[in-house]
This record gives sequence, C-alpha cells and structure tokens, in this order.
Amino acid sequence: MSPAFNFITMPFPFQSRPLGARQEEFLIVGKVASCLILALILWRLWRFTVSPFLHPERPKEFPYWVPLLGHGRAFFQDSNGLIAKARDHFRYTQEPIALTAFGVTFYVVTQTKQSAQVYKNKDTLSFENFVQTLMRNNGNEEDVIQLMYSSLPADKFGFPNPYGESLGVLAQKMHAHQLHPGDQLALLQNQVTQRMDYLLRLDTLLGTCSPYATSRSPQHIEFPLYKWCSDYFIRLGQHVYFGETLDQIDPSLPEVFFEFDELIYKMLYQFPSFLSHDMSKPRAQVIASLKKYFQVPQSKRRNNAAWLINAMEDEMRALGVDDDNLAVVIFHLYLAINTNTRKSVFWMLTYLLHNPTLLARYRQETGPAFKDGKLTDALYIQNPATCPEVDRIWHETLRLSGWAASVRLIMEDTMIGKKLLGKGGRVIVPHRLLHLDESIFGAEPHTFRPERWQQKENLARSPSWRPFGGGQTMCSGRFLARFSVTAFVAMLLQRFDVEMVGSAKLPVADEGRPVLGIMSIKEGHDFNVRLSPRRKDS
Ligand code: HEM
Repeated sequence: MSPAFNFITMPFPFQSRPLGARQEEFLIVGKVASCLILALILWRLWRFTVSPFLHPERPKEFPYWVPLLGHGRAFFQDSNGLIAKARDHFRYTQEPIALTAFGVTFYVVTQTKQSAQVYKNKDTLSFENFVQTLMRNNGNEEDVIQLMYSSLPADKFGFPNPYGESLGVLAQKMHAHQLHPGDQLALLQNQVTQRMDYLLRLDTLLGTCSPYATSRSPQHIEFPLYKWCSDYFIRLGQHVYFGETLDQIDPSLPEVFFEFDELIYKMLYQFPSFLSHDMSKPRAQVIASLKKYFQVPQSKRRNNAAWLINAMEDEMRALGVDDDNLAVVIFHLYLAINTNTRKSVFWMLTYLLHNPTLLARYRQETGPAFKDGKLTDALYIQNPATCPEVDRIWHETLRLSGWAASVRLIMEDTMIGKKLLGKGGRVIVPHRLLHLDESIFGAEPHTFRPERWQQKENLARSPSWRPFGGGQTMCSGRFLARFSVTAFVAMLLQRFDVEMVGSAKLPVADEGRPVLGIMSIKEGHDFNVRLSPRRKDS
C-alpha cells in the first residue's frame, strides 16, 4: 500500500471521539473566532471612525483590516498605486492623509502649499535619517556615521565651514560646488562632451557594445536600447568622475552596477539577506572596486578625477575614515551619478523614436550646435530660447518617467496643512502623482505631449513639477543631467540614422518597482535599435 493511500484513508482525529465532545470543541472554536472577529470590528470602528471623530486635528487614515501589517503588502507592491487609491477613497481631499504599512505611519502630502512646508521644515523633519539608514545598510560602521554627522570646527582645514557643520551636511554644499553652474560644472561638462565624442563613434561602439550587440557590420550596429543607454551612461559617468582608473581596476563595473541598480528596490525596502543575494552581490563588487580605487597611490589617479571625489577623500581621511568606509560613502555618490541619467536618456529616445516628426524637429533644432558632426556649442542646446523643442521634450520626459518621492522622518509632532503629523512617522511627497495632476498639466496626463509645456505659461516653475525633489535636498546633479542627456541625443541624431528594429510597442514602465528618480522598464520590454552612419539626405 502506498504511503499516499495510507494518508487519505487515515481517520480524521475527531472521528475517534464521542459526538458530544466534538460538538463542544466546535462550539469553543466558534466562540473564539466570533470573539476575534468582534474584537477586529470594534478595533476598526474605533480606529477609523471614533478616533478620527475625537481627534479631528490628525490626518484621516486609509482603513485596513489587519493590524500592524496595515497596507504593507500593497505598499511594497506598488506604493504609488496605493497612494492613488487612498486619495480616491478620501475623494481627493486637500488635507494630508495617513497610511500604515508594517506598523509605520506614512503621511501623504499632495498639496503644493503643504509640500513647500515639508521642504522648508528642517527643524522637525529629517532627511539625514534616510541617508544614515542607507549608509548603515550599505556597510558603513556606526561610529563612522556618527563621525560624519558630528559638528566640525568652523576653522577646519579643507572645504570652508563657516557654520561649523558636520561633514554629512557639508557634503550637500560640496555637491552644489561641483554641480551648480560655475567653473567646476563647466569643467565636468567639457569632460562629458569629450568622452561622448569618443564613445559615440561607430568604431568605438563596435568595440564597447560587442557583448550585447545583436547584429553588427562595419556599416551598422544593433542592440537593445535600454541596455545600451545604461551601459553607455554608466561608462560616461564613471569616467568623468573617476578617470580611467576605475575602468582599469574593474572593466566589468558598468555591467555589475547595472545588475545592482535594477534590483535597487531590495536595498531601499531593506529585504532580508536571504532574499537579496542577487542585489547585495553586485553591490559588494562595486564597493570593493571603489576600495581598490582609493588604494591606488593618489599621484596615479587624482589628476583625472573630479574635484568632488578628491575633496571628499581629503575630508574623510582628515576624520580618520578608513578605506572600507570611504568606499561605502563614495558608493552612494557613484549611485547618484549613474542611476537616473541612463534611464532618462532611454525614455527620451523611446518617445522620439515613436514620434518621427518630433525626432526630426529635435535633430533640426540642435543642428546649429554642430560643425562636421562635432559638438562646438554645447550650451546652444541648453538654451530654451535657441532650442525650445528640446526644452519641452526634456520636461515631458521627466514628467512621465519620474517616480521619486521625497521622504522625511518626523522628529517631533509637526503641523502641516492644519493637521498634526505624529512623531516617529514619515511624511511623503509623491512626485509621480503630482506629475499626473490634470488640473496642472492639462488633458491626457498619461500621454507624452511636449506641447503642454508651451500651452501653459511657467509650467516648469509650478511647485507640482518635482522630478528632482525639493528644498535643501533637491538634486544638485540636475544641470549636469540635462546637459548630458540632451547633448547626447543631439549628437546621436547628428551622427547616426536611428531606427527601431521591427515594430516595437511603447515599452511599459515598471511603476511598482521603487527607484530613486526615474523608472525602469518592465522585464522583457527592452527593444532593439539599429544605428548606421547618417546618410547625407536623411
Ligand atoms: C535625470 C536625472 C536625475 C534625476 C531625475 C535625479 C533625481 C534626484 C532626486 C529625486 C533626488 C532626491 C531629492 C530629495 O529627496 O529631495 C536626488 C538627489 C541627488 N542627486 Fe539626483 N537626479 C538625477 C541626476 C543626478 C546626477 C547626474 C547627479 C550627479 C552627477 C545627481 C546627484 C544627486 C545628489 C548628490 C543628490 C543628493 C542631494 C544633494 O545632496 O545634493 N543626480 N536626485
């Protein structure tokens, strides 16, 4: 007799007992279940009806049935979708609303006046907590984090520190020094155009893209667009900030970073290690390669590195930070440089390829910035007066592909929009929802229509326009990002005819996967393009 047969014919445990005892057991189970259900109903009534009535000063909370878990599952699967549902539930209220996920309360702010209050408040709303949590999870030791966030003397050596701030706070000012318009940014832009010029030639492409090219000859190359944009921009960012050295230390670094970055949600949501080896392994390799970089004698690498990398190294070494911790801190910078531009260039090209008229206009408008295929006046492309179409396409690309949300930890009970947000919770400004607001951005907010930026005056100054976050922590790389992406697309279109291979459908963005700025595509949605040197008549 097979074991399965034995199992099926086995008597049910209750069958061996007398009928009265069985009935009594059922009765007890029934009573316990009824009590639990009643307790749950009472709890829900209290939490979502009575308590809001007694405390009208607190934001209304999106109801749920499972205490502690709350909306945890939906939050992890698609937090924007959950926030949209909650807004719908409260009939698009203007007030902040509350959501609970795994016992943590998130207050969602969608009104621009209130989001401005969030960005202004540095006293009771903290961004540093988010950065410190990232540092901790990525391997920085606790004493190094404390050191990075302890006040430093106002007269210390190195980057000026008139207010006696910590290195963690000073780092934001150092980013701005490198990346806001000025001499340092001009140097970086110059590096970007020179490197782009080299990387965007057919002979270079035939070499660098060979591992994933799907077809190639001396006259053309074909490859998956998302993969290529990612590889190209990680190479570019890495080179501009670190020179040749990183590439020599680990030629596979762009590929490895891409692998990590596509799984970054596991880092952001702190997946347990047994579920996140696929993310933590490439992350460890990037950090290890950065450590090797800092172990190369300074005389062999510093001349080719950006000011910021050298200055951060000096500041941290002056505090006594070792190579391991230095590598982790700089890993966050490597991430900021490389995670978003690769995706924004992909989305911009995708929208242009699906709209040949727009693509032709982009090519024509940026033409005067080039002489014999060489970019001679890069700033021409950045100027909305000379390139208004480029300006509109850039804004529309970010509006549709941006995902980021600004998050702050609430250090003390804080009033926002006449509602009291409780200490210990998080306040979220969900940029994606702001970008899809029909009352601000006009009809068909889900459709790529660059003309909306022309139809409504000063739309780019709207506080609902937040692809780079806001307040003190607003992305300092936004000028370089725009410069690199728009100049790259212009150079590509001057040098090559670009065609989609086959009839590719518009790829779908992976809205459910959290990122730090621009959305990735859904798996399987990449598509091939073919580049061939531009014919004179095209
Ligand atoms: C299209 C490309 C980009 C997008 C959409 C983007 C978006 C963002 C967002 C949403 C934040 C968080 C702001 C907040 O929470 O308030 C941020 C921060 C930051 N980004 Fe970007 N970013 C881009 C490109 C870049 C580039 C190219 C760099 C560097 C070269 C960079 C460097 C930074 C830095 C350093 C921060 C931290 C804030 C600071 O301390 O300045 N970003 N970015």
